[in-house]
Amino acid sequence: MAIFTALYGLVAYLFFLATFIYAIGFVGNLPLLPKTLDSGSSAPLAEAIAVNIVLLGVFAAQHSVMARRGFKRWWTRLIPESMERSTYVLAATAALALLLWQWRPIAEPVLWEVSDPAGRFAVHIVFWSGWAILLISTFLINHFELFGLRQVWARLRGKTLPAAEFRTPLFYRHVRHPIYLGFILAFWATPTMTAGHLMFAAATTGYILIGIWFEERDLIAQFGQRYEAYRQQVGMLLPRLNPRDRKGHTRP
Ligand SMILES: C[S@@+](CC[C@H](N)C(=O)[O-])C[C@H]1O[C@@H](n2cnc3c(N)ncnc32)[C@H](O)[C@@H]1O
Repeated sequence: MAIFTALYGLVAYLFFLATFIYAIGFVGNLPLLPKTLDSGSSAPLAEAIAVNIVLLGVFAAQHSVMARRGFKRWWTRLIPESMERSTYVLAATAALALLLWQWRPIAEPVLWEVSDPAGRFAVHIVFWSGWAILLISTFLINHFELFGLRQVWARLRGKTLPAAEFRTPLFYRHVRHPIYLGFILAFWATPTMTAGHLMFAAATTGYILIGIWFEERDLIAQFGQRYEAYRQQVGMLLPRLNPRDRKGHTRP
């Protein structure tokens, strides 16, 4: 059973990795990909809007339900705890893959177009910085635990994992949600903002903001006063210009 669990975790992780790498190219409209956010076969406007709303909704619903502590408590009565995170990763990746596969581009209107080469270069820097911040941040809080590998590896070795730790290294000293900040930078930093790209960026940003509210509720339940104090001192997505002390007073 432990070996099956390990294989399950590995397959879920590899599926995630491949889909995630494709997603970077998809959002960045990289050439050579068969389909991206703004390329591929188009559909009538009403159909494109309806299909895209359903795809974003499926993605949001999967995350909203499966990421919550209450769901995890119920779910781990049905499946072994060591497989819970890998199952989450598998379901989240399936929802993402469906979106990448079925997304309907909406090419017009174009809201902005950066044609100046220096401007395009700057936009690309922001785009790649977003992905870099995101990827580095996963390692800062624990990449392998976030994607379920640590859990199945511990099971294979017959070990019990200690409870998840609260961490605030590097980016986490300046913003509470660098992974989400990375997504937002990557989603908005495009030299050509089509209506379809805007739909994607606005919906995912809105969802991230709602997700943060729920995630922080769980983090407070998990880490209590430590997270409350962290929230007072550190900005959500942007660093605070006037950092506050533990009592919430602005530091001179
Ligand atoms: C997809 S990650 C996003 C983390 C964070 N919101 C961010 O944007 O960098 C979600 C997981 O990270 C965990 N998490 C969030 N902040 C954390 C921190 N400072 N230390 C440890 N785990 C954290 C949450 O409990 C959740 O399981």
